Amino acid sequence: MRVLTAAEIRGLESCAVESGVSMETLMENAGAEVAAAVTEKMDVTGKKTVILCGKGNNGGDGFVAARLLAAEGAKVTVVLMQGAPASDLAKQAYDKMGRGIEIIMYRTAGGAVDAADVIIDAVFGFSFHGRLPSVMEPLLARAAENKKAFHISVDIPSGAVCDTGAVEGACFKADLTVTFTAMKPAGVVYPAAGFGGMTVVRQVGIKEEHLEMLPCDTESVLLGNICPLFPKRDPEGHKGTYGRLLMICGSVGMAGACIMAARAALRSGVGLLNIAIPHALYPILAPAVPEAIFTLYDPTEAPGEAVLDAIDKASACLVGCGLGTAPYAAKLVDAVLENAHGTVVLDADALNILAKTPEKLLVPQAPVIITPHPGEMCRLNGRTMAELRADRLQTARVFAQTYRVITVLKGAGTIIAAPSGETRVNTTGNPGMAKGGSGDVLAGITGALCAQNMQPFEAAYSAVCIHGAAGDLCAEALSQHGMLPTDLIEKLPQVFLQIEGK
Ligand SMILES: NC(=O)C1=CN([C@@H]2O[C@H](COP(=O)(O)OP(=O)(O)OC[C@H]3O[C@@H](n4cnc5c(N)ncnc54)[C@H](O)[C@@H]3O)[C@@H](O)[C@H]2O)[C@H](O)CC1
Ligand SMILES: [K+]
Repeated sequence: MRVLTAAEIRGLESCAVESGVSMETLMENAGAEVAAAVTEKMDVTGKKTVILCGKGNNGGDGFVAARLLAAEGAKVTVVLMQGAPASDLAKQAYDKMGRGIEIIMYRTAGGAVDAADVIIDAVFGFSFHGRLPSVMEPLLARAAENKKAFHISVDIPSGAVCDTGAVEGACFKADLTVTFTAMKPAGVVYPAAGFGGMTVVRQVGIKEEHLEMLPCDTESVLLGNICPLFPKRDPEGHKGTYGRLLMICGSVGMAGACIMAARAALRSGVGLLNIAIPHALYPILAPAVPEAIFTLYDPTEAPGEAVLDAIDKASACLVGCGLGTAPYAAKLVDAVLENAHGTVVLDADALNILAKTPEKLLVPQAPVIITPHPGEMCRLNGRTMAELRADRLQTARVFAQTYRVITVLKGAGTIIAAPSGETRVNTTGNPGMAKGGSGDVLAGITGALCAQNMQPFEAAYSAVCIHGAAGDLCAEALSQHGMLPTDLIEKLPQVFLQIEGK
């Protein structure tokens, strides 16, 4: 699904106005969609409906919803969170509310919020920036404490910033967000996405052709979106048809990371898997991954002929899972950056090794995908965690463009940014996946898709989506608490069954 910024939505609004659709109509339709979302959920007759309204047009949408819900028989209380409406449009909507709707100020609204059956958040929309004014915090906290109420946000949960998905202070916690015209970053990018509940996009009068004509480089990703990227396997195909992945992963003490990445790669369709490991790991790896072949190296020596030959022959290289950061590991990373022909996937310790010299990422002739978690991202770009959380989208984009690498910034709503500016936001997965080893599984899937010659950007976001889909199947079957990263690997066949359309 396409994801548009506030500026893009404003541009579309102007087009709509030029083509004869008035702003009043857009607001009327927006308010009507909010009211419809409530009436679809319940019979509103006599239901205590509290609508928190800001002074801008988001508040205006709230006034329209107030009028329409009152007409349906709801007992509506409008709470003015910033005093009287400020925009002409919101003023008009306010004046049209008429009698029969209680209007109170936020200071006296606690009791109404506690008793509400429905709480509608129309405080701030896409023009919000910074932090929610602290005077509003107590009322939002009371709204959250009223667990029996249906909480619904208009366009964006108030407290979240539209274009970054940042939440610096308090934020309204919604069960449902009705957003207008198109999905916005705050609907899919965390932390904001964690406040909006389910987000539905509703049309309010902007013409489809205007919407379609707008170029858009950001999309959210669901499993259904990636299925067309997986052609049927060739009936005459052989193991060579499906690529040769070289993994340089694992070290004494961290064999498990290598095993998980390897098994995930094998369960993702790769034809041949070659694992380069120190001699000492062979007795552990050989029985754990019987399908693989092995290139053994001596960690006390510089990368030798066998490793260089394996790099040369690989259609993709995955480096870093459990590799450690010893000097020999750094030399292996250099060898891959300097010699790889196929896509290079760098994870975990490969990224820790490169943290002091990220400019080395510019060395390879081949495309590079990096898969940092937020800590690794901060080590690579020298920024703080707070800066990262303030704009995860831009963090990934800037790094991708600066170092010409596909950047997979992991976490809830993983961001996948290409050097071209193309960006994807993943929508599969759940907190049950937040366990050591989950990243190794993702790295293995990514490496396998690259080795099979998928375009690197498509491989990167497909891998993230598949990984999350496997996580969702695990959570359903095993619970978020009980599921393990190794379970993700076992669920991959079920995800590929869906991709293959069975
Ligand atoms: N086509 C559409 O999508 C339509 C959307 N509509 C709704 O309009 C809002 C956007 O309205 P706008 O008046 O531009 O601003 P807001 O209501 O988001 O904000 C109001 C006001 O608050 C100020 N502000 C920003 N940050 C802060 C802060 N931290 N503290 C205090 N005040 C702040 C800001 O400057 C504004 O002046 C959109 O989301 C939709 O809900 C229309 O209905 C038309 C169709
Ligand atoms: K809102």
